[in-house]
Amino acid sequence: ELTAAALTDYPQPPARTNHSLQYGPIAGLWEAAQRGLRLRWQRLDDPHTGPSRRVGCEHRPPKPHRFPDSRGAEGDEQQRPQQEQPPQEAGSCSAGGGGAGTGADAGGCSSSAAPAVAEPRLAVAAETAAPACGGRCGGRCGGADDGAGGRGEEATAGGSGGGCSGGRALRPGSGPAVEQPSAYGADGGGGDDGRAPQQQEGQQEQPDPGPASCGQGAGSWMEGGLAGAGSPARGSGPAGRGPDGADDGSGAGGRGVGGARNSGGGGTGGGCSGGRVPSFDDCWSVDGPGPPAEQLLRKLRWATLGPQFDWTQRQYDFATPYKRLPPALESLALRLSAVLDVLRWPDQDGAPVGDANAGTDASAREGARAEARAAAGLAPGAGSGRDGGCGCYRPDAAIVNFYQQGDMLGGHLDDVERDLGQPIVSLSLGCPAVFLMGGPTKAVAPTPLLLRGGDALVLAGQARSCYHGVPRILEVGTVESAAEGADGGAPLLPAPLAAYIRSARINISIRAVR
Ligand SMILES: O=C(O)CCC(=O)C(=O)O
Ligand SMILES: [Fe+2]
Repeated sequence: ELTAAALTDYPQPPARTNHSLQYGPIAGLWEAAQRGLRLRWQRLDDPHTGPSRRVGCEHRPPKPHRFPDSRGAEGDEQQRPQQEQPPQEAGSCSAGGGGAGTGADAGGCSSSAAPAVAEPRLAVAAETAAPACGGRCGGRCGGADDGAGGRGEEATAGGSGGGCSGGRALRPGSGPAVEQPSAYGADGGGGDDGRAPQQQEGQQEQPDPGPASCGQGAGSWMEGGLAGAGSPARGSGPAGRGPDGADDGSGAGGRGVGGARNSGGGGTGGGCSGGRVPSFDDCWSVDGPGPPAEQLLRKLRWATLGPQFDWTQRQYDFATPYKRLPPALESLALRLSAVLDVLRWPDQDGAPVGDANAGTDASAREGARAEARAAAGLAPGAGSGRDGGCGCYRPDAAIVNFYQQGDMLGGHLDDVERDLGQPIVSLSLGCPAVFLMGGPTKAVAPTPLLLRGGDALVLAGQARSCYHGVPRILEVGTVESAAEGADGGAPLLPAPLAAYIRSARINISIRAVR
């Protein structure tokens, strides 16, 4: 539910594999992939040439708005999974294409075909003015992104560092660019900070093709209601990604974080901007003009929950509205960090009361834990909600990484959060993975850990300043609990997602960024 929400409810940073950014909210991606459906819309802008030929509804400056519950934080940062991008089909502006918004008549979309008419109409945001398209866009027009240039999103690219060989890296590089030690990289190549996508050589990320004039801008959906209507359009940010440039971003036309989503969005309002999360049928059809869901699913690398990260400034964007981190994740992070904290809770003299790793005897360790819990005033097995002693831990953002076989996340530091003294609580779902825990520099040889579905890893204390990465996803039959249900019980996941996670891994890292 949470990962699906990341594709529908949250604003996303600009990056290659963030479908919400590229296409707007997408519901039911996994099911659509299984059913062989195609997206009903295409992008409005071209990631490389910029938001040219905006068609459909006229763009209106969005109204500044903040969600009452948002605490604004910054999004994720550098950590986005990077995916390779298969060339997209040459999209023809069929159907909706310009449709979006434009409808055929609305001009713009030369394309043809398209049954723009047949396109589903989305609910319209109430307050906005009537769209220029007269509502014919089916909710898909919306301001295109006007952000400044194209968007770096799919950049993949090779990243700066090149060097990566095989699989695809999950995220764009971000963190401080550092040489990539072979220990983290597949090939030891020189990727930047390890998050450079591992793309096949020569393979360039491909923008979603579709005629720029067709399709709808992500912004249209985003603005409408998802991320906050009318978020301040900042459209422009430069490049899509952070420092390491793995993305492509670079500068040039990329667009800032806010770009795609917001910018575009600007409130075109009316019948164009969504205003609500699209339904499954809004998103998919057997003959949609957009890319096949299966292709999108392959390209999915990351999504974010909570605030967004400005890859250009390399800082969290607190100005742009964003949806609050799901309370369930916030609560879980607090509890897990509390447990960790309890295990090291100091007694009145400041000495650790319990040490989970003390001794080799299981009963001794459990005794230490029990002692620690008692000292912290906790019920057996419970977390305290404490946060390491500072009383300030408040997780407010999360990055969701989607790993498929062959994907990897190079060695990197998560150093953009406001207070590195706050832990990152990382949840692993699906296939097992090799996780490398290194040191403060890449010169320190990392220690491999096996993370299985259901595992929680807390990066706290010194570990917060240590390099880490995921060089390998393992395809092992250890995902029964998710795919088939525990103890032979009913499946915990819908069939399409269960099928996906049999060979994939999802990681949700919860952070305190504000
Ligand atoms: O996938 C993982 O286990 C690690 C993810 C990570 O390091 C990150 O998102 O920063
Ligand atoms: Fe990380």
